Amino acid sequence: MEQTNVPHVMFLPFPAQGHIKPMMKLAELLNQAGSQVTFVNTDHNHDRLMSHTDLTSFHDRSPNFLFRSIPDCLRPNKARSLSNFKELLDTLQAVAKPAFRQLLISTSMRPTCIIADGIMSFAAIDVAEELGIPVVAFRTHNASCTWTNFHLSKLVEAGEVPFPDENLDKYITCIPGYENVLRSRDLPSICRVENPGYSFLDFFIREASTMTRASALILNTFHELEAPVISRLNSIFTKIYTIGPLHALYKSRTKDLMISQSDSSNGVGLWKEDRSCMTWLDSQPLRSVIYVSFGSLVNLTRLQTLEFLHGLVNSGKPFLWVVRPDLIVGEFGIDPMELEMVTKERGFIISWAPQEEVLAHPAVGGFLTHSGWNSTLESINAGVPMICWPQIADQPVNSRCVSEVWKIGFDMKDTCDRSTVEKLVRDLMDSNKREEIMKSTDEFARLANDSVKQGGSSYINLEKLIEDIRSMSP
Ligand SMILES: O=c1ccn([C@@H]2O[C@H](COP(=O)(O)OP(=O)(O)O[C@H]3O[C@H](CO)[C@@H](O)[C@H](O)[C@H]3O)[C@@H](O)[C@H]2O)c(=O)[nH]1
Repeated sequence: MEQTNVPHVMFLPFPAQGHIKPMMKLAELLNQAGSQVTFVNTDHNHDRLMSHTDLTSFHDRSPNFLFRSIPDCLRPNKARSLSNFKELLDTLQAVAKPAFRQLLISTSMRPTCIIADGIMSFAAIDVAEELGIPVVAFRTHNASCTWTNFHLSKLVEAGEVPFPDENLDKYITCIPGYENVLRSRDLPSICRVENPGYSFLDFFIREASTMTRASALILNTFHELEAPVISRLNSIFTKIYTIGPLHALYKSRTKDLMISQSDSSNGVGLWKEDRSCMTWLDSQPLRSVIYVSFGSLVNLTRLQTLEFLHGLVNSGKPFLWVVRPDLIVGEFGIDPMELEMVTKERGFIISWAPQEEVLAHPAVGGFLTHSGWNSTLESINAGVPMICWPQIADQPVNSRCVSEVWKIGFDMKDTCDRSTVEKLVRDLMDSNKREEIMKSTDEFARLANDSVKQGGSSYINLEKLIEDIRSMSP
C-alpha cells in the first residue's frame, strides 16, 4: 500500500443517522485540516446519502474525501428501522469484518488511522491489529452512558440486571459516581431483559470490552458538561478527546477557515429536509413553539401518537412535529392526513426538519424529544429546555441527566398520557418552573458555545486530535 505524509483517516460508523451524522462532521473537520478521508457506509446508507447530498458543494468544501461502502446483507427493500434492528445487527456481524478487511487491503493509500464507531469494534479492531493500523474509538453516546455501558457486566454480576423485582425506582449501586442518580428505569434500554444472555445486552457487553483495545476515545460531548465522569473514563482510556457539540464545533471551525456551508446539515443526510417549517416558525411569537421530534429510529404506536396529539393540542401551545414517513405506515400508525386535520389550527407537521436550524429559531421555546444524544446536545447548544420521552438505547440515561443532573428539562419516562403531556408542556413553556430551568439551560448553552470557540475545550481537543493523527503519519 502506498504511503505519503498526508494523513489518511478511515471512518467506520454504525449504519444509523445518529451515528453517521456526528462522524461525518468530524470527518469533514479532519479533511479540512489536511487529512485524506475515506468514509465507509453500508451500501444501503451510501445510496441514501448520495441521493440527498449535493456532491459538488460537498467536494468544494471537503476535497480529498472518498466515500466507500460495504454490504450489510439485509434484503435491499427491507427498511433499516428499529423493527429490523436485530436482523441488521446479525447480518452486519456476519459480513462487516471481512468486507472491511478487504477494503483496507485493497485501498491504494494505507490509512494512518481508523476512527471506528465504538459499536463497530467487532468489525474494526481485530483487522486493524492484524494490519498494524491504530484505531481510535468514537462513541456516539455521551460520557455518562459510555461509563454506564462499561459497567454492564458488573450490573449482571451484581444481580441488578435483569431487574431483580418490579420496583424500577431502586437506585443502582455498582456504577461509581451514579449511586444516587441512576435507578433501574434509567439504565440503557438493553438492560430491560428477562435473562442476561439476551443478544443485545450480550452484544453491548462484548463491544464495550473490545472497544477498550482502541488507542483513544472520541466523545461528542464537552468537558464542562460531564467533567467528573470524563475523568472516571480516564481509568479506561488514557487519551480521551471530548469534541462536542460537534455540529457547533463544525460551524465554528468552518467559519474560522471561511469555508461556506450549504444548509443546517451541510447538505449531507439520510433524509430529505423539508424547510417549509421555517416560514411557519417566522410567523410564530417569540419562544412560543414546542418542537416535537423522536429522532430517526423511535416508533410510536397509534395510541401513543394520539396521547401526544391530544396533550399537545390541550396545552394550547403551537407545536412543530416531525412525523417520519416510516412512522405512520406501520400496522398501528396514524395517517398523516388525520394528524394534519386535528392539528391544523395550532400545529405544523413535517416529515424531516432542518433540526439544528429549528432549535436555533427564536420562536422555539421547548423541545419534546426522545433524548437521542445528538438531539439533546443540539438542544443544549441552542439553549432550548426539554421534555424527555426516552425509549431505546442510551435515551433513558440521557433523560435522567437532563432532569436530575443538569436540570434543563423534565423526564416523562415510562408514561405516555395526554394529561402528563399537557401539564409538562405548560410547565416547560410558561410556569415559574420554566424560570428555574432556564437558568441552567442558559448557563449550559453558554458553556457549550464557549467550548467550540477558539481556545475552548472542544476546540483545543480537536486540535490535539489533528496533531496526534499527524504524528502517526510515517
Ligand atoms: O427531523 C429531523 C429529526 C432529526 N434530525 C437529526 O437527526 C439526528 C438524530 O439523532 P439523535 O437525536 O441522536 O437520535 P437517533 O437518530 O434516534 O440516534 C440514535 O443514535 C444516537 C447516537 O448514538 C443515540 O443517542 C440515540 O439514542 C439513537 O436512537 C439529530 O442530529 C437531528 O438533528 C434532523 O435533522 N431532522
